[in-house]
Amino acid sequence: MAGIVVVFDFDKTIIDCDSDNWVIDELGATELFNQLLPTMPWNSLMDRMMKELHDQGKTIEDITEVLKRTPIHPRIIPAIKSAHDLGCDLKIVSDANTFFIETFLKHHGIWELFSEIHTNPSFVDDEGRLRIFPQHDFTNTKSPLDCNTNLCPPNMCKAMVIEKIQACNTDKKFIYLGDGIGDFCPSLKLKNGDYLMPRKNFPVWDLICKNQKLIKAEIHQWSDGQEMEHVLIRLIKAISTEETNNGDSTQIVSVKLWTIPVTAH
Ligand SMILES: Cc1ncc(C[n+]2csc(CCOP(=O)(O)O)c2C)c(N)n1
Ligand SMILES: [Mg+2]
Repeated sequence: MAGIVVVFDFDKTIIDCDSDNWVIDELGATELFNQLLPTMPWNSLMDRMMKELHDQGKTIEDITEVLKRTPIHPRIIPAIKSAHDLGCDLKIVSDANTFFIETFLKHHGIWELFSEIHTNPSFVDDEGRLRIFPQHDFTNTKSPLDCNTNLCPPNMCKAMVIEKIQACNTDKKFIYLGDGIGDFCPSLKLKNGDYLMPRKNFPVWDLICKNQKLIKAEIHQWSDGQEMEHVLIRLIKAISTEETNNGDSTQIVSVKLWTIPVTAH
């Protein structure tokens, strides 16, 4: 059993879009969303949009159908299944919400492969309306989460989530995959011996390129699902081989993959 925890971001990492925008756009509510965006926090707006859609007669089944056809690269699900088959403990840390993520994962038959999903809570109420809440509610206290970088949204600092996962998995190596600005803060928490897989040319990649000295983990970029699968599986196999060989007291040359260039282009 590999002592590896693989942490996936969801939007633009597992799926190939932002799930909030996908649902809003597909249900024809983009204009109202854009109108309200300057006036309220993101999670409150998503909750409000679910009310508007419910009032318009859009059902939870309509939302489910949209989520089932969320764009995803065809190699992502095989990559997740292989990582699980190789014995990794899979987790998701995302600023989407439980309903969107679970509906998507269950539709693709991969929900049970994840041991934990950390995201904004959501549920379907008695009237069939989807309610969405912030993981950290700052609306009453007016105090967003304390975050070292100030790059995280006020409702979620993924570094805090990663620290909790690390505390429960002290003897494991981590592989973290992400694309967004909110994935930079948790990247700083990864340790020597961990691996960071930023999506090339996405915001977290730019931040990592500019701040490589702050990153202790080994960095391996990826561009699309095919490359993600390739890099992830090679990394898992390399770590597992190293573990096995160390157990036999055999010295092996560590398998190094390509790293990202020092400067972003
Ligand atoms: C101030 C502010 N602006 C925007 C957002 C929303 N937001 C930003 S990135 C993203 C996708 C993250 O999903 P994942 O973590 O799975 O990539 C979402 C939903 C927010 N919460 N606060
Ligand atoms: Mg993302």
